[in-house]
Amino acid sequence: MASVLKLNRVTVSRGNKNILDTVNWTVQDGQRWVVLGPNGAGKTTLLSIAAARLHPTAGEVDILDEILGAVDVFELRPRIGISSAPVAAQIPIKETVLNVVITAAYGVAGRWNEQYDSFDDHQARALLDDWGIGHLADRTFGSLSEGEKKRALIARALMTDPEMLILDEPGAGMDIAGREDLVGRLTNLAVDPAAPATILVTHHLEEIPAGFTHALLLRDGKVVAEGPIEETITTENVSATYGLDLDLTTHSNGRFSAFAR
Ligand SMILES: Nc1ncnc2c1ncn2[C@@H]1O[C@H](COP(=O)(O)OP(=O)(O)OP(=O)(O)O)[C@@H](O)[C@H]1O
Repeated sequence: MASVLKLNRVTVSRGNKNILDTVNWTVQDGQRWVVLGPNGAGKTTLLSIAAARLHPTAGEVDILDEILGAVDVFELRPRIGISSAPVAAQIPIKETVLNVVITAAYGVAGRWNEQYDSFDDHQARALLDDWGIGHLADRTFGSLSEGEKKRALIARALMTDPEMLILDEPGAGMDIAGREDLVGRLTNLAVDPAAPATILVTHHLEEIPAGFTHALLLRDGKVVAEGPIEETITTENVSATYGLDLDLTTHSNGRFSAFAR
């Protein structure tokens, strides 16, 4: 199994604070990682590094066999699919849902004069269908519900057949039905052997889809625990990550929940 992401003693400093502190982390092809941690733990900073959007202050980052700092990031970024609030914010609200997805082929956020062929059109529509929003292809992005927007962004992230997929809080702002629908679709993605290596950040243990294989727990920029999910998401590790005495339940369907004791 080849590694798609390798962080070696990665530190990101801002002022006199290390917002990531000597982080070691390897993601292999075929793995599905969840990243958990309280507000301010450094999750978004870690994803920015993984997505080749940020260079570390110290340490080495290897993404898809390229070394960050020694590669043209504009060639590397199209190989990484990302769904996040900053990506959503770049999309013009009047853009159609089909265009939100298809424009990923050129790495642009709004349609202008690019030429798309029938393969691109077919691929974008198939992804919209996969994510349950094929019927919304002609609607404007701004008119979608939060849940529909999140699904459109994931379809966009998958448009270029990326080798690594990064999902930053895909369940944020969703009601229970929307969340469960999304988690079900992410489970299908997780168990699909053709799907890219996936990294998902969430604040909620309930949002971890069954089929995710590994977890990284972050607190104050440091890794509290990382490894296979069943060994890593434990009462002890999750309590230490959030600084709270938690009662964690692993459900028979492969999902998790936690409450304060
Ligand atoms: N440019 C910056 N300058 C100073 N501090 C920063 C900068 N960017 C991030 N930070 C700080 O680094 C810490 C980690 O931020 P980050 O956004 O990575 O955390 P997070 O785990 O994603 O948090 P949240 O769950 O609230 O989104 C925070 O304390 C944040 O205020």
